[in-house]
Amino acid sequence: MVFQLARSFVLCRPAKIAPGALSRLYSTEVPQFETLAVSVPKKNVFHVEMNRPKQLNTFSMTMWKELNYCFSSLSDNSECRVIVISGRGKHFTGGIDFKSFLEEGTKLDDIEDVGRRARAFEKFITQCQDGISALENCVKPILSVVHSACVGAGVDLITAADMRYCTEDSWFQVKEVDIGLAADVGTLQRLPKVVGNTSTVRELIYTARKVMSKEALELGLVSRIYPNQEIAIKEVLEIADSIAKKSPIAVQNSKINLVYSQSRPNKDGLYHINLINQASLQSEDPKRGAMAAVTKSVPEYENL
Ligand SMILES: CCC/C=C/C=C/C(=O)SCCNC(=O)CCNC(=O)[C@H](O)C(C)(C)COP(=O)(O)OP(=O)(O)OC[C@H]1O[C@@H](n2cnc3c(N)ncnc32)[C@H](O)[C@@H]1OP(=O)(O)O
Repeated sequence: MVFQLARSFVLCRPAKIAPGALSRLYSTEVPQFETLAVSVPKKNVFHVEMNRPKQLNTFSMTMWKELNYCFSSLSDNSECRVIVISGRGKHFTGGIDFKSFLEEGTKLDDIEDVGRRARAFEKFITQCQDGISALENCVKPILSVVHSACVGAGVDLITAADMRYCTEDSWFQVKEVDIGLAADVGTLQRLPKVVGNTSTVRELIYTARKVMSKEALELGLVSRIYPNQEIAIKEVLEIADSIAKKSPIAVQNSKINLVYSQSRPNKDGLYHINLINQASLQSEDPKRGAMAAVTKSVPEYENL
């Protein structure tokens, strides 16, 4: 059954909101992002599609901002338990939109004073970083499905997601050095943690060479390869559906603690989950889960 997006968005409260976006997000009509298409293909499973197929889903300023609004609002939307992200059209994404990048740079270059110019660049970079970090900060698990090219900002995006899947024709490229940039929206921080082999990661970053799907699987960048996008999305929605049926308390607190623990000593992570579970162990969910295990029944959980 396909749930109308409107239903799910009525209650959503975006953490950060741009002028003009409020009416869209609180509207009872299906909200229209300019660069993203959001649907609800299964109960509690949201599908976010990058929707600039003619521009190869390249990242414009609007797209960076909308990624932030979208994932911040889904994080707060109790109907949403799991999110799948993919791209419409020929490629997953061609990375940053050169046109928008050059326009933004030219605008900022016009600021005369170096201190004020630097501050304006800081704001620009932060907006881009926030669009990617919104996936990591979203408390709902995010499953990314890559097809064909996943270039530059695309790698930043998928490494901020919880899981990565791809099609046979997929390829990945940390392309930033080729355009004279040190990657600054997450790849340098997240890719080494995802892949583990820092020698290979540094090779990919310094050479900008392409990684084909088979190598991506061997490196652990993706969990599984599917024959094509249709099958990939169908299968990944099934994985998402199985997560959506679990306790939202358990799943979301797991993500919160995994993210918290990824760059901290084990003792800090253990203390953090101890604090979380001091409250969560008293919730309904562990009781329902344990009771279902004893009675060999399937538990159902309230939204969170
Ligand atoms: C503070 C900033 C933080 C963010 C940093 C992010 C950095 C990055 O993302 S670095 C990576 C930037 N992207 C690239 O370098 C990709 C370059 N493009 C390609 O490699 C190929 O075009 C691609 C594999 C994406 C697609 O190949 P395909 O053969 O399918 O198509 P093409 O004929 O090459 O391209 C079709 C038209 O699209 C235009 N185009 C391609 N990429 C971009 C882009 N990133 N931005 C704007 N436009 C792009 C390309 O020029 C073609 O246009 P036209 O000739 O007018 O048809």
